[in-house]
Formats: sequence, C-alpha cells, structure tokens
Amino acid sequence: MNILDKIVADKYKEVALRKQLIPVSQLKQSVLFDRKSPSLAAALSTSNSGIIAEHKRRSPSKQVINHNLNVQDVATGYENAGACGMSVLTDGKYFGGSLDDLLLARAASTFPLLRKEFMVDAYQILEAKAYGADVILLIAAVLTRDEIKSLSEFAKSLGLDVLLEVHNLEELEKSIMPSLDMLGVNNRNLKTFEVSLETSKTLSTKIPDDFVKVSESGISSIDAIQELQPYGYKGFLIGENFMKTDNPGASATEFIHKLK
Ligand SMILES: O=C(O)c1ccccc1NCC(=O)[C@H](O)[C@H](O)COP(=O)(O)O
Repeated sequence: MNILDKIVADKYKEVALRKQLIPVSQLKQSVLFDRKSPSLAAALSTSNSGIIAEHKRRSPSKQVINHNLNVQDVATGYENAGACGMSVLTDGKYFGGSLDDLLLARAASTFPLLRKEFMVDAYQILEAKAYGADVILLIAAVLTRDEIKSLSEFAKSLGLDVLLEVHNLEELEKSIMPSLDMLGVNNRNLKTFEVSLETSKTLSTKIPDDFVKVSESGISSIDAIQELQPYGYKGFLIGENFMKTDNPGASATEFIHKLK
C-alpha cells in the first residue's frame, strides 16, 4: 500500500470515530459556523505575489520540519507578511497538526484559512467551518468524480471556497466542474514524493481559465515563482521553505517583498 492510500485508510477510521465523539448538531453550534468566509480565490486573483503560506510541522516526506513554533505567531506573521492566505495542516498522525491549530490560527488572523486535510466525508467540511476555515482542499487522487461533486457542492453551500488538487491529466479531466474555485497542481507526487515544477507547467494549458490556478509544493525560490507565473499561475502554496526557519513570518515577509 502506498503512503497516500495508507493516510486515506486511516482517515476513514478517524472520521468514523470523530463523528461519534462530536455530533453534527454540536459542530453547527460553533460561533464560527455563521461567520462569512473571505474568499482565497478572490484574494489570489488580485494579488501580485499570490502566496498561500502553510503551517506544517512534519510530513511523510520530511519527518521533522519544525516543532518549536506557536501556530498563532505563525498565523500573525504570515498575515502581516502579506500572504493571501494560510494553509493549516490538521492531520495529526502524519503531519502533527490538529483542528486546534486551525482554531488558534483563526483566533490570531482574519485572512483566508485553508483546512489542509484528506477530505473523504462531508463531516470534515462541517468541522472545517466550525473551526474557522474559509477554504477546503479536495484531492482528486483519492476521490471519485461523484465524491468531488458532492463534497464541493456541500462546501459551497456553507460559503467555503474549494481548492481541488491534481497531479496528472487524468485527475484533472475527471474533476473539472463549476463547484470548484481553484485548481491546484501538486508538484509533489504524493505516492513517490518526487517533486518537479514541470508538473505545473505541463498541466497549466489544460486548466480552463475560469479557475484560479495554484501551484503547490516544492517551491523555495523567487525564481520558481517567476518561472511559473507565465503559465497562468496566480497562487503558490509554500510550506517547508517558510516553516524550516525560526521565524516563518519573517521569512514570508522577505520572500513576498522580493516578489512585489
Ligand atoms: O509533504 C508531504 O510529504 C506530503 C506527503 C503526502 C501527502 C501530502 C503531502 N504534503 C501536503 C502538501 O501538499 C504540502 O504540504 C504543500 O503543498 C506544501 O509543500 P512544501 O512547500 O513542499 O512543503
């Protein structure tokens, strides 16, 4: 079994348990549930830099990135740096994240927050809303077209933006539908961890213009962004490059300043 299949198999079990612990009725009582979400897609469309900065403690491809940071400081730092939004990994087992990280990031910021998770059930979308997210991620590699449709339409009904992530043409072709806001191309093959910006370049012409194009993973330089911009990318998801430093906010500030 590859790592992605393993993560998803664990996720189904985790979600089944979470549903028993916290019923939907309780999620809907969150004070954040009726909050109007700012749009990440709109922020990216009008930005010169288009940075989505990620909070990521560890990952299957990089066991330890940074465990010494306070998520609220990171959120404040990213927002002050001028990032368009922040991605918060909420998976515990493989990434060391949690829904509390999302809540703390929400408490410290007002810019759009993406719940970075392996979404397999509408319940996780309700959690995203209840804990302060504005955007959800759907990964085409682990969902059928029907699942992408029902999950994205449900997210839209709650006022959330939807970022659909693909890694190849087959995933892209099965996924195109109006209930998506952003099309993300992951430069990292989630089964082998191989990273190549060529993936974003190759798929760019196949993404219809009505979606905001986002390039994800393995971006660590201004040159990389300037290389991708001519292919129509407006958003750039960056995790490790900021999180490996002692001060991700300062690192993002310097990066974004150079882009302007
Ligand atoms: O990062 C991983 O190793 C990984 C492995 C399996 C599934 C997902 C994974 N990462 C999630 C992401 O998409 C990245 O955290 C995000 O794009 C930022 O990437 P980077 O800038 O390379 O940290």
